Amino acid sequence: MSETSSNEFVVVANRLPVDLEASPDGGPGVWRRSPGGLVTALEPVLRSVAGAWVGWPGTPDVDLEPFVEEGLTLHPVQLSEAEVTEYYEGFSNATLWPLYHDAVIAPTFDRDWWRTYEKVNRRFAEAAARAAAPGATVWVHDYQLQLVPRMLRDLRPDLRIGYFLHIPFPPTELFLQLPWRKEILEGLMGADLVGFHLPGGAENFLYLARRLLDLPSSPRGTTGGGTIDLGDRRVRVGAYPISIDSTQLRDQSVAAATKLRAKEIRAELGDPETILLGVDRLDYTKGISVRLEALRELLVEGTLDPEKVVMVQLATPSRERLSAYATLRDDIERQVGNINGEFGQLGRPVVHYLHRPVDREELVAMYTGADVMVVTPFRDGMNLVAKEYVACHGDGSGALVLSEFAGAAAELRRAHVVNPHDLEDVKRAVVSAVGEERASAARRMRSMHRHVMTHDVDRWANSFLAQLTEDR
Ligand SMILES: Nc1nc2c(ncn2[C@@H]2O[C@H](COP(=O)(O)OP(=O)(O)O)[C@@H](O)[C@H]2O)c(=O)[nH]1
Ligand SMILES: O=P(O)(O)OC[C@H]1O[C@H](O[C@H]2O[C@H](CO)[C@@H](O)[C@H](O)[C@H]2O)[C@H](O)[C@@H](O)[C@@H]1O
Repeated sequence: MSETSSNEFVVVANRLPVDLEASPDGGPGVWRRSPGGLVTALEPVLRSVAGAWVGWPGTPDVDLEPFVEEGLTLHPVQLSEAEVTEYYEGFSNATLWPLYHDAVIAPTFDRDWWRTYEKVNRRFAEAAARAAAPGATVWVHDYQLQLVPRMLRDLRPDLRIGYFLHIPFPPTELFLQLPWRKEILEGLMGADLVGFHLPGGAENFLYLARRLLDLPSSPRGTTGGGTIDLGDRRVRVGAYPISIDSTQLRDQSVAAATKLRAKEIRAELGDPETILLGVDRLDYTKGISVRLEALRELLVEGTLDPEKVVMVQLATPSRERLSAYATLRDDIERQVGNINGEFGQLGRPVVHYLHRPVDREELVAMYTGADVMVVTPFRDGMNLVAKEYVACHGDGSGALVLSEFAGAAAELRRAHVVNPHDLEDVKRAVVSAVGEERASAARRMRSMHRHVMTHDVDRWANSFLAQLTEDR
């Protein structure tokens, strides 16, 4: 064990909470916050226990020693350019990501990518083994690192190992397509506790352990969880829906500066009666095209008036070197252009589209000021954006249109729930969210707000970690 192995609690995730953005002139890069909901959720949890975080700094070929950033010890794992292509863009995001999201686009099965995935998972396991103190708790995250629990247990049987999947665990028929299905299951089986957002994911996993690995499992309670008996030890399986730092967002949403900025944004948009808002990574799972098409048809039919409605769509750049993402960007930008060409006026587009991240204060002002949040993924593990919007509307204002295929729909039942594959249903929900009578809309929003305030990210982490560290 090296001198760095003094951490009682270690998180292992593909990304560190900050990304090193390479400088074009070869100078020292700039650290920026990493994209995505995993970092949003985990960062406050880990900072509160001053743990260590093992992950990739987001740029190929940088070799960095562990360093401390605002009280958190970061352990960078180096990836070469070829490993970024084959492990991150390839196996993680062109095989597992589409397969686990209902195969919305066809997954690619490539043996070289798989070999690189194994090699990189081993490197993460070795880094975690170096970082963890004797008997420490190590929490491994997400689909990029499904082999790490087993590899880490082989290196460090003294550790307590948890694993959480942030994306949906697929229906068993889809998982069975994976040529390396047994290896993945065996990798996950190295954990003491395997967590999913929803009971359905836990049930699918328990079923596959029986069917593919012939392991006896027993279901427990009604939440899809259970245990798998490995002979010398047990693996627990359960559902733990992730959440947000609800209090922080609620407080920020009612701050005078946020309210003022929300008003300014409305004025900058030309004081429309209704602001629709979409906030997503630019990802084909998120259903951005569906909501734009719903808006276009409602404008064509005259159900919505382009003088009274605007839509703001933030689309954070994501995985840009993958062709599916580049094609998606072209398609979305063409749709935005068509709507504005047909219905916008000089200086007054109907759709305001940004393809870059905005800072957190601006995002919260947008949430606070938007009348209708439109969240229409074809499949999404949770979707924190939906919860963030609700946290910002404790006064009962606003409305949420939410896909039934986002994990968040299991909790935010009083949203205007839609099937994103059914365009008429999306249009119906947008119209009813825009036109709903105020008192009824406020009852919906307040009920969802109460839920988000009591089911926050601390509750998620505490319930997972309590189960993980409970005596076996
Ligand atoms: N600061 C900032 N955060 C963003 C922006 N776009 C998305 N996010 C955050 O990224 C996270 C997205 O999480 P989620 O909805 O679960 O989807 P994911 O991207 O698939 O992880 C949320 O916490 C958002 O607030 C942006 O432009 N600026
Ligand atoms: O790291 P990237 O490839 O840039 O992608 C960003 C993150 O996207 C995914 O987020 C998921 O986690 C959220 C929190 O649990 C959840 O709400 C959302 O539904 C998921 O899509 C991915 O799982 C992360 O690993 C990525 O870092």
